[in-house]
Amino acid sequence: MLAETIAAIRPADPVALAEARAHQDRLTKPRGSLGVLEEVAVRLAGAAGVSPPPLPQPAALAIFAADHGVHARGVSPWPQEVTVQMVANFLAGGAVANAFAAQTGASVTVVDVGVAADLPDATGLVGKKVAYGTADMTEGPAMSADEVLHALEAGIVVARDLIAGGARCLITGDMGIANTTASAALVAVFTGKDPAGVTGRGTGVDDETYERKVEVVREALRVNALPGTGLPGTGLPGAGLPGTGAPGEALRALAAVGGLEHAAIAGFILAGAAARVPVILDGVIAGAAALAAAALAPDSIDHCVAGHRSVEPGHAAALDHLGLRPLVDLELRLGEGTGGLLAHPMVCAAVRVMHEVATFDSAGVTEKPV
Ligand SMILES: O=C(O)c1ccc[n+]([C@@H]2O[C@H](COP(=O)([O-])O)[C@@H](O)[C@H]2O)c1
Ligand SMILES: Cc1cc2nc[nH]c2cc1C
Repeated sequence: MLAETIAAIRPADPVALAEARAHQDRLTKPRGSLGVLEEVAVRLAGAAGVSPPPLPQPAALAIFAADHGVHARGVSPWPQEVTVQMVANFLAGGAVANAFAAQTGASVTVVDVGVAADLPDATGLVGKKVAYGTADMTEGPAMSADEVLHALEAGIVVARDLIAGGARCLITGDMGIANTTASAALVAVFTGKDPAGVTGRGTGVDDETYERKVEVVREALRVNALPGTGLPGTGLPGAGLPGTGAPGEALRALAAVGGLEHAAIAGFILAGAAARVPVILDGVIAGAAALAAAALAPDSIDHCVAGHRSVEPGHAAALDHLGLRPLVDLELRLGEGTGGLLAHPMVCAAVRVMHEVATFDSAGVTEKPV
C-alpha cells in the first residue's frame, strides 16, 4: 500500500502553476497585493493540476494519538496517561482542537495508532493501534520494521477514507506525551542539525529537564547509529526495511527515533498527495513527519501547506528544510492540529479569490499603465 501510494504522487503541475500566476495578475488588485496568499493559491493550483484549484473544503482533521517509550527518560513534565485522557476529551468535543475545528467547519477524526492503554469503548474512535506505544529509542529502535509500515498504512487508510467521505482538505493533528522528543530526534536526523538547535521545551520543561532532553536525543541518535548528518545521503543501510537508498534510510530513521503518530502522519500526507487533496500541516510533530514523507516521496511536499510555525525550534528547522513558509505565527505549542485549523480559513480565502474576484477586463477597471 505504501509503494502504491508513493507511485501515485505527482509533482506540482507546471501548466496549472503558470495559469494560476497569470490569473492572479488579471484580478482587480495591484499585482502581488495579496502577498503570501497569492502563493498559496498558486501552490494549490499546481498541486491540484488545475487553475483555479478546487476550494479546500470541507476540511477533515485527523488527530493521531500514540505514546512514547522515551517518556521513561523523564523528558516531559506530564504523565503518559494524559495521552489517553486527551483522546477521551477529543471524543467528547472538549479540546481546543474541537473548538477550532467547529470555527472552521472541519470534521474531527481521532485515531488510536499507538496509545499505551486500552481505550474505553467510545463512539467515534478510529482504532488502528499498532502497538502500546513505542520502545525507548535510547535503548534501540523505537519501532520494528513491521510497526513503522503498519503505522504508515494506518495514516494512508485514514486519509483515503476521509477523502472518500468527501474531504477536500486534510489537516494533520497529533496527541502524544513526549512526542516533542521524538520530533527533535527526527528533525536532527533529517536536517542534519545538532540536537541542541532543534530540541525545544515541548509542553514546558524546566532548564534541568531541557538539558536532559537534548542529551536523550543525542543518545538516541548514537544508539541507533544515526549520525545526524542529514537524510537522504547518510549512506545508512535500510536494514530490514523495503526500499533501497534514500527511502530505505528514511524508513529506518523513522522506525529508529520516530513515533507511531509520526509514521501515521507521514502516511496521511502521502495519501493526501497521491489523491491531489491538499494537506495543511500543524506543528513540530507534523513537520518531523513531513520530513519523513519528503524523504520517501519528495513531490508529496508540493501538496502541503504549512499551517503555522510552532514555538519548538525544530519546527522552523523542518520548515526551512522543506522550503515551506508558515501562514500563522502565534507562538502556539499545543499540537492537536490547532495551528493547521487556524490556517484553514486563510487557505480557503486564498483559493476563493481565484474563483470569485473579477478581472480588470470583466469589471471594466483600468489597469496600471505600463
Ligand atoms: O505542535 C507542536 O509544535 C507542539 C509543541 C509542543 C507540545 N505539543 C504537544 O504536547 C505534547 C508533547 O509535549 P511533550 O512536552 O510531552 O513532549 C503532544 O501531545 C503534542 O501534541 C505540540
Ligand atoms: C493537557 C494537554 C493537552 C494537549 N494537547 C496536545 N498535547 C497536549 C498536552 C497536554 C498536557
